[in-house]
Amino acid sequence: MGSQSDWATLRHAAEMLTRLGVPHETRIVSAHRTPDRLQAYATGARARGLKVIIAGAGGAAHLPGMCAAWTALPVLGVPVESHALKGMDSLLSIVQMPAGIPVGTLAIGRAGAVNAALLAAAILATADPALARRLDALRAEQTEAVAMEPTDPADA
Ligand SMILES: Nc1c(C(=O)O)ncn1[C@@H]1O[C@H](COP(=O)(O)O)[C@@H](O)[C@H]1O
Repeated sequence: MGSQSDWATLRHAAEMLTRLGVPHETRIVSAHRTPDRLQAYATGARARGLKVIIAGAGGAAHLPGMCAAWTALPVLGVPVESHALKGMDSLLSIVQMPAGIPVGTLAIGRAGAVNAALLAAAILATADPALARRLDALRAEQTEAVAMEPTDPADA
């Protein structure tokens, strides 16, 4: 993530990865504030055994794109909701990459963070049958949890 302030959003990705038993690390790396750290992180990622990178940032969110510029590993971009523009700035900064340098862009905020983790897990699951089974189980659990009939919150 680009800043400590993004953790409130990106922690939802980390929590989902933990729930699925996917080993991961969390780091603050900024294309703007720590450009050398970003270059070192992204160029060294494959050699350190990383397989997918989730990059979340807000505002002028260049982190995912610059990360993808430095590595051909899959990069999933999470637009963090900004105060000024509600995350539209983050989304548009991340999504419109030039052909040749892809970033898989997710939704703004918490849903995007959760789905980035699920998508990262789905990518890893193509070579990990046990993880694929855990993803299927999670889907079944989600389906089971959706009630057929709505309840009035006042009755709860
Ligand atoms: N967009 C980027 C990048 C980057 O793209 O490299 N680095 C930090 N930031 C963003 O600045 C916002 C405000 O950061 P602060 O809360 O630290 O001022 C954060 O959402 C962060 O992702």
